Amino acid sequence: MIEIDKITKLYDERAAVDAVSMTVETGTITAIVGTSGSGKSTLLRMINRLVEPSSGSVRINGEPTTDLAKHILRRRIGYAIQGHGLFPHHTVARNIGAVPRLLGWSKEKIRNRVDELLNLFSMPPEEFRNRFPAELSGGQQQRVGVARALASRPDLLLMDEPFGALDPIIRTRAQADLKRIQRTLGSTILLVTHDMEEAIHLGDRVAVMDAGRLVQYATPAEIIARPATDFVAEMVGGVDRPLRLLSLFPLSELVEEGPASGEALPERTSLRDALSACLWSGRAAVPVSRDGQVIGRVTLDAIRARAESLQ
Ligand SMILES: Nc1ncnc2c1ncn2[C@@H]1O[C@H](COP(=O)(O)OP(=O)(O)OP(=O)(O)O)[C@@H](O)[C@H]1O
Repeated sequence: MIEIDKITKLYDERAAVDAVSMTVETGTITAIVGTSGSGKSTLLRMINRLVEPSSGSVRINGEPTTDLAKHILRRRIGYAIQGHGLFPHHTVARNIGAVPRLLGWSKEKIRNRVDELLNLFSMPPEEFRNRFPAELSGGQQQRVGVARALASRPDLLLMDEPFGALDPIIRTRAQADLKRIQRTLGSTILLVTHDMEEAIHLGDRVAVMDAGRLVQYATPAEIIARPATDFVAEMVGGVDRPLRLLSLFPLSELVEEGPASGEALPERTSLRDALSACLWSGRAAVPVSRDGQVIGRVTLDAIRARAESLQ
């Protein structure tokens, strides 16, 4: 659990972050969202002390972050940034293994960990282990950046606009990967984004920042249904509210018997992603699977009816 208590950062007497308090549960994703200059990155960087707070405190599993030397703290906290920050002259394996090497892990343990992570990110180790960053696509570089941040199984992973540089199609895929991997590893993630869509899609909880203050900290459903301020309402927008709401429900809610062709979607897929899949592939229904077995289908009509009922 991460406990942030009245943390403040002043620059020339102006508060970039103003007395923010929040508690983050272990094994969850928290998305910090806000417009440019609202203090998101500063808040994130005060957690691993890349920025020293002017006042307030952070405790990770009960331990104040000031009890540890900064370099020890940072080895325990993964940090991934936009543009990945890979070492260009090191191979993928060496990049991912950087922190475990610092921690003195054995060669074999590092190699196993690198391969495990590459597999998790759908990058076959034998194909990618020895490549250099320049020999990867933008999306692959980004995945290696995230794999590197996860390599030592940190208590906490901080991500600053990790998908900001990706084009929208790859981005959706990257978000889905991150969510799957986070669930698999049980990691605790705090992620900064300026995109409310991404925050709602990824966050178990969403923290909305405005001018240095935390204006709402709640589940995506609450943020959408009951925005705390006009600013939050504006960020959520009203235009495709049903679509946003669809992203909150899994396919399992609408499964029925009947035929459907094409690739099956796991029952935990959101109705929104299923809607995209139907429209993208021109199907009127998609098969739904649980543990790899098809358990039924969900029709486009059923998803549309649900969207209408949410208006
Ligand atoms: N080192 C610094 N010195 C002075 N002011 C700073 C410094 N770092 C940040 N600020 C100011 O603090 C405020 C918050 O900055 P921060 O980078 O945390 O915002 P952000 O929400 O992450 O914005 P963006 O999405 O544009 O990165 C801004 O007004 C910024 O100009």
